[in-house]
Amino acid sequence: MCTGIRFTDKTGAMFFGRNLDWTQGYGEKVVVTPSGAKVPTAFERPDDPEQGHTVMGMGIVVMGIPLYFDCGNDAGVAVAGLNFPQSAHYAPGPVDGTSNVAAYEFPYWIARNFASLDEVRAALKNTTVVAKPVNEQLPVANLHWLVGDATGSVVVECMADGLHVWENDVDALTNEPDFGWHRQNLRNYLMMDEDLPAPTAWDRAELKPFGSGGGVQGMPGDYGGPARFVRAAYVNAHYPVQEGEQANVTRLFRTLGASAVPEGVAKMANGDYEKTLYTSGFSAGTMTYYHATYEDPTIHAYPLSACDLSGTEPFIATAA
Ligand SMILES: C[C@H](CCC(=O)NCCS(=O)(=O)O)[C@H]1CC[C@H]2[C@@H]3CC[C@@H]4C[C@H](O)CC[C@]4(C)[C@H]3C[C@H](O)[C@]12C
Repeated sequence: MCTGIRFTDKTGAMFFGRNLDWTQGYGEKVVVTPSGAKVPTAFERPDDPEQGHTVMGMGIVVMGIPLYFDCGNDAGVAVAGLNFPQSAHYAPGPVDGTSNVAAYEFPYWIARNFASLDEVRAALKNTTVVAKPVNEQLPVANLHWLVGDATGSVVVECMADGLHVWENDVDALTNEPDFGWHRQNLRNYLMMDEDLPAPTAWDRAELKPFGSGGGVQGMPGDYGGPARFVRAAYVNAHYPVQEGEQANVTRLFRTLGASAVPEGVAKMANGDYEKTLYTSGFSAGTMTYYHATYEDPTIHAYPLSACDLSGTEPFIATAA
């Protein structure tokens, strides 16, 4: 399982973050890819700009390729890949006359090349996401993506009937099923309310609420994708707008915490438990990546300003 969210602060700057819920990591680190990096691409793409944006996020570097699980760029665009195992359906091969992007390079392709969500929307009109594995050890991962900037977010889903770009007015994403289903499902939860329920009377019995928080009774408490989506969308929409970096980082981690998965409640078919291996986020206003793990909930900050961006290869960032 995974959960992603996006919101803006009082000045309109974007915060974008995710939980990575899985059984074990891949040795992922905070990876920075400078704008001058020469990254091998899966396909020839003459439309890719010569000069890229600087990209920062969580991932691994394989054969000189930054494989980002999630990342943001120096123009304030961010992307996160979340499991979409039953419905993802990529093109079996490249399609002439389109921009062909391997699924594994999709987050980096977005963050390297585009400065706004509008540019992303325009580019996706003529893009083919191709089912190409990285190598024998790293097969194709079936994902969908949350893409955001200061103006909003979209969800990109490649399905049997083609590539969908959903406008995401709740700025949240989890896993199966498709975004359209999750968005409709929110209509099952119109009774949730942040207010204390009003006292009432059943005949001569006077009934008072136990305390605050009871208004959201009916909020689904399980760790499945639909339930985490409802919680993430509700909390994200109701969390008051915050001012200042620290309050917004707190918002990011607390909101994602409402959808985080502890050990022992989410067993996979192979008997292993999924849990929230890490929670992370990108602050577009300060160009800082924040990261905390299951074992160490201390939030570590990785400011892009502390990095030497003169190189031509992706590198691992160190915490401030
Ligand atoms: C496991 C994660 C999703 C967690 C999630 O959503 N869990 C819900 C489970 S459930 O659906 O609710 O049951 C996903 C998210 C991003 C992925 C990497 C993307 C780059 C690269 C692509 C290559 O092709 C394969 C290796 C590769 C490193 C990928 C490994 C793995 O696939 C990652 C970490």
